[in-house]
Amino acid sequence: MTPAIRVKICGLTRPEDVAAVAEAGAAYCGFVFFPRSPRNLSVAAARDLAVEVPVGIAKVALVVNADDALLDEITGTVPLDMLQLHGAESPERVSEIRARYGLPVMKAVGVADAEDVAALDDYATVADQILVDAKPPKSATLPGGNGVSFDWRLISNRRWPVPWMLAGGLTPENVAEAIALTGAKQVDVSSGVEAAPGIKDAQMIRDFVAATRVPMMR
Ligand SMILES: O=C(O)c1ccccc1NCC(=O)[C@H](O)[C@H](O)COP(=O)(O)O
Repeated sequence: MTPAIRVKICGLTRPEDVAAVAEAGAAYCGFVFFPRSPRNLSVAAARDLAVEVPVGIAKVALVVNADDALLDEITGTVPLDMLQLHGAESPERVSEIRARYGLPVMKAVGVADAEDVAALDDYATVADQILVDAKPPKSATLPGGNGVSFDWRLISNRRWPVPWMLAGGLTPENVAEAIALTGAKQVDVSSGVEAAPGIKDAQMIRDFVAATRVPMMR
């Protein structure tokens, strides 16, 4: 049997979001540490949510160009399974963070054209996973979580030596097509399962995960 697509629901802010993620059968949940974001959590709030996450769902902390002081505080307080680096962290910084914290690191890279796809190679040798996301629009105030997609054909035949996850503008309506076009085995969503910025919708989370389970011809 083909293994189920592994789904990450990012930007949880409330205990009911954790419950919805668990009930829907997602594999990862993400907590955002970025003050400008409507999904931003304090370290204490993230800890309170993280301890509610059932065993078997990986807890991911999303940070943007975080320094060691912030990472020390997050990793020292919140039980975590992975760090997601969503800023302009260099490959050297990715290696440094991996070594310092002993947690798997997923590096997000924004894609808008073929040149961006090539840049992924630099991270696929140093990160444990790569997150292939849409590049934020010029007008965006956030480096991710903008609900915009990129042209999935750019990566339709691409494979990397580490596991990778597709992100950017995925929704319950388009995720099956995105999987069929790219061959992704893992997908990540935030805005596409929200009733309003920072407010997840349990039915949309269920619909999203269910849509990844429907086989589609490539
Ligand atoms: O969600 C945020 O607010 C955020 C802030 C700063 C950096 C990244 C952020 N989000 C990234 C994600 O939630 C996902 O990993 C991914 O980019 C999907 O986002 P979306 O297009 O909203 O589904």
